[in-house]
Formats: sequence, structure tokens, C-alpha cells
Amino acid sequence: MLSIGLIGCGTIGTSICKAIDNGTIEAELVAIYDRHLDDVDKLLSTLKNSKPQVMEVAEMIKNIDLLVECASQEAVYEIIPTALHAHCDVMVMSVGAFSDEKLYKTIRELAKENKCKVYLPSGAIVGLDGLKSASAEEIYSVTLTTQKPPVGLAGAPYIIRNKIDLDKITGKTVIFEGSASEAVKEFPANVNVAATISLTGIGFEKTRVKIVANPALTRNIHEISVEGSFGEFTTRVENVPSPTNPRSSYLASLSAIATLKKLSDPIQTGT
Ligand SMILES: NC(=O)C1=CN([C@@H]2O[C@H](COP(=O)(O)OP(=O)(O)OC[C@H]3O[C@@H](n4cnc5c(N)ncnc54)[C@H](OP(=O)(O)O)[C@@H]3O)[C@@H](O)[C@H]2O)C=CC1
Ligand SMILES: O=C([O-])CC(=O)C(=O)O
Repeated sequence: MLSIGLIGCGTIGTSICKAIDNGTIEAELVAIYDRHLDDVDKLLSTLKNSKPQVMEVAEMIKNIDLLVECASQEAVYEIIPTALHAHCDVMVMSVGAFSDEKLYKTIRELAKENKCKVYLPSGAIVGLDGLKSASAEEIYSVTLTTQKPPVGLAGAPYIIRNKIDLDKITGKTVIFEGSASEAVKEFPANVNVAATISLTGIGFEKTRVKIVANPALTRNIHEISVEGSFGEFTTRVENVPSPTNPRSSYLASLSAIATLKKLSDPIQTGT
């Protein structure tokens, strides 16, 4: 059975651990870690069948087949190269880190050298299958429009640097328009999906991102519009925010669980 170690015991990490614990994912949860040890303890107390050890990455990678990152973009720098050196496969949620071309190339090369896989779930968006198919030929444009309630953008470096008072936003307001490359740096915990789209489609510079704060919403909406030699499509998802982290949509947790489930399934659907 697949042995899993997980870094980041917040919203997505907790959902994954529970899905392993209740048998939805066929795997053994061997080790977990978070920089907030009280969050680790809280999670451990909810698990009925799994008894993971609390270990930092250096120790964890000696005991697992697959390392799951659901922590932060900064964690990707710290842990993913280390795990690949140790021949562990990895699943990354903080995909925005890959806008750093040097990091992306290093991880790609390490994965090849060590015969490892790097799994990047679709996360909070729908339509990655179509984009992947379309990328077999020419794609002319890709645009992501993300709308979140103002609280779903709180804490982003762009909001803080530009002193945007989210409490004062009373109507639908465009907060940011630019490349995916800028978007994932300015909103590292809000639009990792822009990175997954960029890696699948036409890259971080050509992918356009618009971020809208909309106080009338209770859901996180992501719309993707793609034009290419295949024709064009638009997808739209209205995501329920995770109760424990309004920035992260619940679908992102489900997508991580689905990716891990797929690893033990002999039949693989979708492109
Ligand atoms: N690909 C996608 O579609 C999506 C990706 N995400 C991303 O996935 C990641 C997890 O999301 P979510 O579970 O909602 O986040 P949470 O904030 O709920 O949980 C993350 C936990 O990991 C901890 N952490 C961060 N960095 C490290 C580190 N270097 N070492 C150990 N622990 C660390 C955090 O601590 P602290 O609070 O101190 O940072 C926090 O306790 C985030 O980066 C998020 O932006 C989220 C939604 C969709
Ligand atoms: O969960 C979402 O709606 C998207 C998100 O936070 C991310 O991509 O970082």
C-alpha cells in the first residue's frame, strides 16, 4: 500500500488525512507535519484508524513513497526538491511556486533523474481536461477571472501593499488584472489555480488573470476562457469556500483527494 507523508495540517491537509483515515483513499498515512504543532495535535485527535508519526521532512522522506504538500508556496522550495532527491513522488497544492522558472526546471529535472512523479491536482477549477487537450495544438489565449467575497482575498501581499481596505468594498470591484506570473506572487494563497492553468496551457506570461472582490457573493467563482485552433470554451465553477479557510474552495480539497484516489485505481478517466 502507498505510504504517504503530508506537510500542512490546515484545511486541505485535514480533508486528505480524513479521507485516508476513512478509507476513501487507499493508502497508509505514515507521517504528518505543520509548523503549528497545535494544529497537528488537533488533527491527530480526529483520526480514528490512522496513527501517523509527527516528523519533519528530513525524517519523513525516509519512510514514505509520496509526499503531499498542502502548506504554502514557500514550503514547496523547502520540501519538494528534498523529497525528490530521496526518490519520493510528490503532490503539490501550492502550485504558484512554479512561476519561479528556476524552481520549476530544478523540480522537473530532479523528478526525471530520480524517476519520480510530480502530481498537480486541478484544484478549485474545472476545465483543465479541455485545456490539456487543446494544448496538443495552438492555443491563442487563456483568461482566468476569479471572483471571491472580499474576505477570500484578505492577507494577500497585493492587498496589504496597496492598502486596500476590503471592509470598505461595497460593490463588485476589479482588484487586479495582469499576467498569471504576477497574480500568483501577489495572491499566493488565492489563485494557485492560475499556475496550474499556465503550466497546462500557454505559460505564466501569456495567461491573463483578473481578480474581482464581490461582497454580494458567498462563493468563490473561477471562470476560464480559452481560444485555440480547436475552437473556444468557457468554464465556470461556483465553489463553496472551505469553512476553516475562506480563501480555499472546498473543491480544492476534493480535487486533492480525487488525485490520490486515482493513484490506486487501474482505470484512469479523463485526459
Ligand atoms: N491548487 C489549488 O487549486 C489550491 C491551492 N491552495 C493552496 O494549498 C495550500 C494549502 O491550502 P489550505 O489547506 O487551505 O491552507 P491552510 O492555511 O488552511 O493550511 C496550511 C497550513 O500549512 C502551514 N504551513 C505553511 N507553510 C509551512 C511550512 N513551510 N512548513 C510547515 N507548515 C507550513 C500553515 O501555517 P501558516 O498558517 O503559519 O502559514 C497552515 O497551518 C495553500 O498554499 C493554498 O494557497 C488552496 C486552494 C486551492
Ligand atoms: O480555492 C480557490 O478558490 C483557489 C485558491 O485559493 C487557489 O488557487 O489558491
